[in-house]
Amino acid sequence: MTSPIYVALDTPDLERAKTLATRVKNHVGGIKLGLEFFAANGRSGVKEMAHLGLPIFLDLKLHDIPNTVAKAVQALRDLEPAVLTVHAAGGRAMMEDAKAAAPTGTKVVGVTVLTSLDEDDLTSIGVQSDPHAQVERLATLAREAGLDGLVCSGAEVKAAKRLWPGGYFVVPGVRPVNGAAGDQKRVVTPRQALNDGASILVVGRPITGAEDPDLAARAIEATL
Ligand SMILES: O=C(O)c1cc(=O)[nH]c(=O)n1[C@@H]1O[C@H](COP(=O)(O)O)[C@@H](O)[C@H]1O
Repeated sequence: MTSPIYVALDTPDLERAKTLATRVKNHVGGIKLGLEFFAANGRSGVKEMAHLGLPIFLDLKLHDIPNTVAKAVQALRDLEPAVLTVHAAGGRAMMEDAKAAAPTGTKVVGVTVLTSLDEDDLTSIGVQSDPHAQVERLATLAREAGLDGLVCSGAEVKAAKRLWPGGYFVVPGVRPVNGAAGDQKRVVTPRQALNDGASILVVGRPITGAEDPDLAARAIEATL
């Protein structure tokens, strides 16, 4: 069975990203390249990583007016990522246009409430819902806009799946028992996230920050 783990290679260093991916590749289902990697290495860096043969999750969390996001997605088309993120808070038209601009094989998923935010953070930006209600609201909007799925914490994935049984659910911010949460606030274990309906798990520092990343990936896989 293919592992549901996408390892987040959050580094600006292309060689380090390649080394990490090569070390863990037998125990992950894909690699996630995000803003840190893309800002440093751009499209050519993504192409180099694609040579390793693992599916690529391009996590750029696009969030702008519909035309700008659609043009950015068009510019990424030839990279053919397996998964691409946009912010669901960008609204229905932005999500519709992003999906229309993406290659057919790419799952376009909407980031709902970042796993680094809690209810107080939402209040401070003027959102009067708690994270759970806000994820449910954005899940419905993303489904109606024709996206393939969404990104949420493991605390909300069960409720999101109830609203959207056919959705593709990406759960980051997972931590093994006793794992350091760091800047993540709505944390669950990988096993719990899968039980509750996650399609894939995004795991960064628990693997990349480990002394032996391969062993860490294997240990997490063994809990699934
Ligand atoms: O879209 C994401 O992948 C994402 C959404 C979210 O709400 N929270 C979140 O942590 N992420 C990403 O998931 C990864 C989590 O990394 P670790 O906290 O190191 O496991 C990072 O690459 C984040 O950019």
